[in-house]
Amino acid sequence: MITFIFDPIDPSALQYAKEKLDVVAWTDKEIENYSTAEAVIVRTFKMTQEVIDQMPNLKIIAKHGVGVDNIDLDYAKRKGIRVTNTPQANMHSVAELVIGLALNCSRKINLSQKMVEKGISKNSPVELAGFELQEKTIGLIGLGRIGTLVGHKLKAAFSMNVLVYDPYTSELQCSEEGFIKYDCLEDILKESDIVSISVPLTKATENLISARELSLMKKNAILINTARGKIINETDLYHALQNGVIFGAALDVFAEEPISKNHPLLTCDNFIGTPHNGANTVDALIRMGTGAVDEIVRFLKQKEASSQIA
Ligand SMILES: O=C(O)CC[C@@H](O)C(=O)O
Repeated sequence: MITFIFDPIDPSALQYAKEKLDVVAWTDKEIENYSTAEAVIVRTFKMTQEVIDQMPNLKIIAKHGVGVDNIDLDYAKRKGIRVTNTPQANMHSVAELVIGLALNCSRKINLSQKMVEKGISKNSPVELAGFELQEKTIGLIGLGRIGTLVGHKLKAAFSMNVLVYDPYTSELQCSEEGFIKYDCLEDILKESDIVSISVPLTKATENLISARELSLMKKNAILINTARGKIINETDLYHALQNGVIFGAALDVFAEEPISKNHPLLTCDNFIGTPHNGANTVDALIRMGTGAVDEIVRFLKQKEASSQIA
């Protein structure tokens, strides 16, 4: 199957792809002409209607990772093109980054480093006073695989109370995890010391957190987003951080990526930014890359089996 890989993937996953499929990789000059593609593997490459229309033989779009917001799903469906992703491949990596960001923000580690680099005159400066996570409350916006792992890891490590806002999860599901379901976003925002977002970007989640929601959070709370940038209104977040509406925020994702070095959020001492790095571990990269290839191989086998029956 002629498979175009538009974004760089892990070298061992590329090798694996070449063993199983007929690959045109991002470094090949043939990548410019999509017309022969029967399958594609994408990370951030945008599979718009226009791009799909340039691939008359396309049968499957395999997403390297989880979020499929760079793919026109409705159009792919209309054209009968299968869309797959690798939902388990990066869940631990992203969940671990959430915890890293929570600790970094609550203990002002980045700011500490900056102060040390500038030279400090005394230990334990008052500006670097943070807070403990122990027995605090985490509010999970979204209880998919990543949210669930974040909840379990924080509960196990710091005995945190775990609250969940997720209209698609039942009270029973939450209590089976040892978490508490909240029906109302406002209430979870009011009660959490850390709010972590792990939902896909959809029409319903775009701008989910704007000025009003930020104003409901505790003054000493932290907001973390490792999902998709457009879920948070960045201008409102900037004002909230500048005016001490919340303690701090850590974003791995931005409305426009990569984030510009002139982005106003970067002027806030209580802000931490990472460049869409949640899945960027050796472990997850191999799993996402080989997982995307496996989805195409599985699709091929299904097609072969159904043509034999017919
Ligand atoms: O790095 C990747 O390819 C995955 C990125 C991540 O946002 C995802 O959608 O799973």
